Amino acid sequence: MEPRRPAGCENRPVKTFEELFAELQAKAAAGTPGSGTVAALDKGVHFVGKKVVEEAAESWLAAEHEGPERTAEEISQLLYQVQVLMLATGLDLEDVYRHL
Ligand SMILES: N=c1c2ncn([C@@H]3O[C@H](COP(=O)(O)OP(=O)(O)OP(=O)(O)O)[C@@H](O)[C@H]3O)c2ncn1[C@@H]1O[C@H](COP(=O)(O)O)[C@@H](O)[C@H]1O
Repeated sequence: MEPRRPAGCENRPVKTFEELFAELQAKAAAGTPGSGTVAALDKGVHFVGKKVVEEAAESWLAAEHEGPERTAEEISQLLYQVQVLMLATGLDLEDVYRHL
């Protein structure tokens, strides 16, 4: 099934979880200049872990107070930070999926 495009993103291709992870893996491997992901990975697990907690808290607050669209936006940032944490720890998608 094609992912539904969120309001305001109708003209932009939707990126799936797997596509985002492949993009981040490639940027990490290449050390792509200007990549926020590469910069975050250079700062290490402690820095990335705090970003995960920050985005989790922002997702919770958005869910309670800011409505579904803002919640979706914060959750997208949480999923991104979780993927960066996976890369910082040397995990790939299969390592996580086998626990689901
Ligand atoms: N989905 C995301 C994504 N979500 C959040 N972020 C970054 O995560 C950080 C935290 O977001 P916040 O809104 O909390 O930012 P902030 O608190 O205002 O600013 P900071 O001081 O925390 O940087 C920001 O620097 C965002 O840019 C993301 N950065 C990248 N992506 C995706 O990752 C891909 C690769 O990105 P690069 O590695 O930067 O090329 C991009 O194409 C995007 O699809």
